[in-house]
Amino acid sequence: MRVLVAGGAGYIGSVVTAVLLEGGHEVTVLDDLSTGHADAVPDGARFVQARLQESAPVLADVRPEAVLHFAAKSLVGESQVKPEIYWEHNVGGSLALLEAMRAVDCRRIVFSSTAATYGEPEQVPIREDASTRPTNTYGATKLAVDAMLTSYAAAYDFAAVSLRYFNVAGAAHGLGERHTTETHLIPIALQVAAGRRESITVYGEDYPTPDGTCIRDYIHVSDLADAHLLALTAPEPGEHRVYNLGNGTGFSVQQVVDAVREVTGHPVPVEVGPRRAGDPAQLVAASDRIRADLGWTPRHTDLAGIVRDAWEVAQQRAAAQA
Ligand SMILES: NC(=O)c1ccc[n+]([C@@H]2O[C@H](COP(=O)([O-])OP(=O)(O)OC[C@H]3O[C@@H](n4cnc5c(N)ncnc54)[C@H](O)[C@@H]3O)[C@@H](O)[C@H]2O)c1
Ligand SMILES: O=c1ccn([C@@H]2O[C@H](COP(=O)(O)OP(=O)(O)O[C@H]3O[C@H](CO)[C@H](O)[C@H](O)[C@H]3O)[C@@H](O)[C@H]2O)c(=O)[nH]1
Repeated sequence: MRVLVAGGAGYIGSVVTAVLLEGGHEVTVLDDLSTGHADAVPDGARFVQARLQESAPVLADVRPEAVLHFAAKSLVGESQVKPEIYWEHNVGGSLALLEAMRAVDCRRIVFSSTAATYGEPEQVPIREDASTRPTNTYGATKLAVDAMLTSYAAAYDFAAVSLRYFNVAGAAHGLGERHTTETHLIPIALQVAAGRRESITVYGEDYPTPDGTCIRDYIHVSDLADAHLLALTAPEPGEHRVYNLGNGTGFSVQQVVDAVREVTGHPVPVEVGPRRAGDPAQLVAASDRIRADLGWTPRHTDLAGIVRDAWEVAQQRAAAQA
């Protein structure tokens, strides 16, 4: 299939691009490099540096049969203080992309949605029919794009899938998390283990969880890539499907830090800080719907394995830079 990957120079998009190429697909990556890296675009993919907002000429040239849409701003804290960036890139950019697709009669899309669309959960594990009350602008913009896809499917026969990722982690194809502003737990803990940060601050240990720290559902980026390939061809024209993607098991911040110590063999000094605003105590996915509909099964559910893959790729990159 001829596929356009928007955001393919970022962490998740670059891994999925590598998997698409491996599967024999023809891939063009569109990315403005605002948080991505040109050298993360796998060999074999064509790369066009462009913003979503100016994607029309790129689609007119590429004429893709399907679009995988990862391009977004995704820092929750930033979204609270600079919301205009989130509405412009995530919502304005996505609208421009959908219009560019319509102009070339491309109606198949898989979109990176998020657990943040649900907000504070009423029930854990979280199912797709749970209420969606995002507690931050980032989640609100992603939910707006989900709604956009529902209406494009109804009005214009788009075949769309929103994949609501929980906490994506791990590495594959030599590609791992590489955010200039890193806020995610596992890469920060690995930077401490590597001696690149002195300590990690655990945001709160007074949550109503067994060890007092927050529980999250860490999904390996390779399992996420599998889901994208399945989702690419699943919906019929006129259908917008929404699937949660998590491995269904929660791990606490403390368990993650312990896994990082065990895998790396290095100390990880911890400081306990206050809770981070907007962090729910527990986010765990019920992913039964995608398992039942598409036969998706996560293969990398072991926390130590997820941490090990991320550590190995981070070490390789550090060695290459030295
Ligand atoms: N990492 C996670 O745990 C997680 C969880 C839920 C959802 N998501 C979503 O998955 C997607 C990928 O996340 P990631 O962690 O790989 O982030 P990332 O920042 O590494 O990748 C996003 C890419 O999009 C590009 N981009 C941003 N705005 C753009 C624009 N207007 N036009 C063109 N390119 C643009 C960036 O340069 C970057 O390469 C995002 O949509 C994110 O919201 C991520
Ligand atoms: O230095 C840190 C970083 C994180 N944490 C904790 O570790 C857990 C995981 O935090 P991350 O920042 O790694 O991930 P989030 O759960 O906040 O965010 C993820 O889930 C969100 C939905 O709520 C969005 O989808 C977002 O894109 C995705 O990365 C949280 O309890 C957080 O408080 C720390 O204690 N210290």
